[in-house]
Amino acid sequence: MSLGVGDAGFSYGGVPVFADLSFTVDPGEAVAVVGPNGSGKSTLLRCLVGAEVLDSGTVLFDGAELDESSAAVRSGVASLLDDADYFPDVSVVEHLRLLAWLHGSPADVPAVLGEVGLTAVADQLPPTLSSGQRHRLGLASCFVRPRSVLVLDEPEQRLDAAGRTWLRSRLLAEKAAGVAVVFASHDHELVEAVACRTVTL
Ligand SMILES: Nc1ncnc2c1ncn2[C@@H]1O[C@H](COP(=O)(O)OP(=O)(O)OP(=O)(O)O)[C@@H](O)[C@H]1O
Repeated sequence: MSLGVGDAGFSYGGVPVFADLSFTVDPGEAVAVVGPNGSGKSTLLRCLVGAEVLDSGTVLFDGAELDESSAAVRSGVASLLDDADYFPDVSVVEHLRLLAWLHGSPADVPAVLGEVGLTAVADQLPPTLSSGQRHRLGLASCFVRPRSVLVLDEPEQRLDAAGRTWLRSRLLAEKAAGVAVVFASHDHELVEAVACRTVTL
């Protein structure tokens, strides 16, 4: 599946954030959204998943206007935006099992826990995690569910050096598996290593 925008414009209270923006990310591609703080990267990603509505233009999912409530979008689009939240009384491993179950995914939850380095805290509750561990839980949440499109807002944030190395290889693997990846980032090395193209705001 592909995801993109055509002639997209968005403003907050009449103040333009972006205008006349068009791009598409196809299966097996990665597009990085880059730009300084406040340039509109998170806003654009929120529009891409239907969490915000464009003022003008269209979000296109597989060539048709995005309907974020459709089964195809709910099962196809995995995202980690800047508003990730977790049930406070559900453990790390239970979160991931729940997500996999909701999506009918055969994901190997212990393997994903190991990959993101959360095995030792699998039975802890989200409020007891460090900020980096909580971010890793958000990333793991994307990887235990089916996806043809992955939308990530600054996936590198709060990751240590080893975590950033892992993230780079994981995003390359997602591309190789045919997933269309859109990510906002301030990490030039990650962008350079993973992105086929950049959209600069
Ligand atoms: N709810 C809101 N109401 C009004 N203005 C907003 C709102 N959310 C964001 N903005 C403004 O929109 C602009 C874009 O914000 P956005 O968070 O998309 O930027 P960003 O590129 O993701 O920034 P950063 O690199 O700091 O994460 C900023 O000027 C911000 O102040």
